[in-house]
Amino acid sequence: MNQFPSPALDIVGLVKDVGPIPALEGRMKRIISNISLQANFGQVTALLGANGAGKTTTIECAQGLQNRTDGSITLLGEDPQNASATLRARVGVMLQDGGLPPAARPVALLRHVASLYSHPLSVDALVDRLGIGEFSNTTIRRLSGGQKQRVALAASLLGNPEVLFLDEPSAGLDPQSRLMVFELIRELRDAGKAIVLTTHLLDDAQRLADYVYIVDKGESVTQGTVPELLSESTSAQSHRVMTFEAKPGLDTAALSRSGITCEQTRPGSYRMSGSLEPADLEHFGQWCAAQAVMPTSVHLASQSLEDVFLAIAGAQEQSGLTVEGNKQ
Ligand SMILES: Nc1ncnc2c1ncn2[C@@H]1O[C@H](COP(=O)(O)OP(=O)(O)OP(=O)(O)O)[C@@H](O)[C@H]1O
Repeated sequence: MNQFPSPALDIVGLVKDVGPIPALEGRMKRIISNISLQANFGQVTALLGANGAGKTTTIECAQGLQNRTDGSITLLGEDPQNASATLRARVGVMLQDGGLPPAARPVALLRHVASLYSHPLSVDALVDRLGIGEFSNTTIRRLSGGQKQRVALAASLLGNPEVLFLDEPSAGLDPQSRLMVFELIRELRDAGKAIVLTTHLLDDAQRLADYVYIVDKGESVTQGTVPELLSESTSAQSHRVMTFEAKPGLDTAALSRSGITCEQTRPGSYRMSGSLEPADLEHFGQWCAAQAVMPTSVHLASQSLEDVFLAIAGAQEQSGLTVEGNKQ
């Protein structure tokens, strides 16, 4: 499909200064000090980090939307800072805020975007695939956040890009739309596209990414496949998460012990995490019996990327990250 050898995107030692900043007496501020990343065709590459870690800046530099201060970036064999129209046509971008004209109607907008490409994908097929037909006559400004996300994703795909940048693609999506979008992303990956995903949702990265780069405070911290990152983290190996659904407002204090926390993450959803042992499951059964609680679901998960991230970045960074069941 592509004429260039992998990687589709190669970022080496990215540095980005902004300013001058009045609060720094007119000095420049370094917001990216050393980020390197490679994204290959046929893979989902995730750039994962807390709010303010530098993900959007990195990706905007990669797209040529911001100029870098230092380092090198090669996108489909070109420097994106001097991107040609041909290069831009081969790259799809779905921005966090959608960037869609508020007065337009989704299908008419998509037909217009398709008309800008010489070989666009079928608008009807994308509308059908992303369930856009059900709100095709509503203006963009009246759409929900999740509906806008789906239109923005369709628009980014119309040119049949070889590289696709997705900034927080599941933001605002309901669980059903999220699965639909994830399935489409996997299909695009399997069709050989290079997909670069930025997210602060550890669960999204864990479900979708073939390769993950974790960034923190403008620097690359670690990288690897999800299994590699999990196997490298000793804390992750001993860490387990048990979630259960039951009636809201239960007093779960008795389920906590040293090394185990239990909290209600949203009404009726509970999350126990820590170094869970078989005895904790027995204790959980006894607690249910004593409280006359019959959970509607119980799920025991193995270690997650959350544990890896926390082990790397330190627990104080937790506030900027979001895990399943605790979305911001
Ligand atoms: N033009 C600018 N002037 C000053 N600071 C900036 C500028 N652009 C970005 N920053 C700061 O640089 C840091 C990185 O920003 P960036 O938007 O890249 O983070 P992010 O990882 O994408 O965060 P989020 O997940 O919240 O979108 C933040 O602390 C941000 O406030």
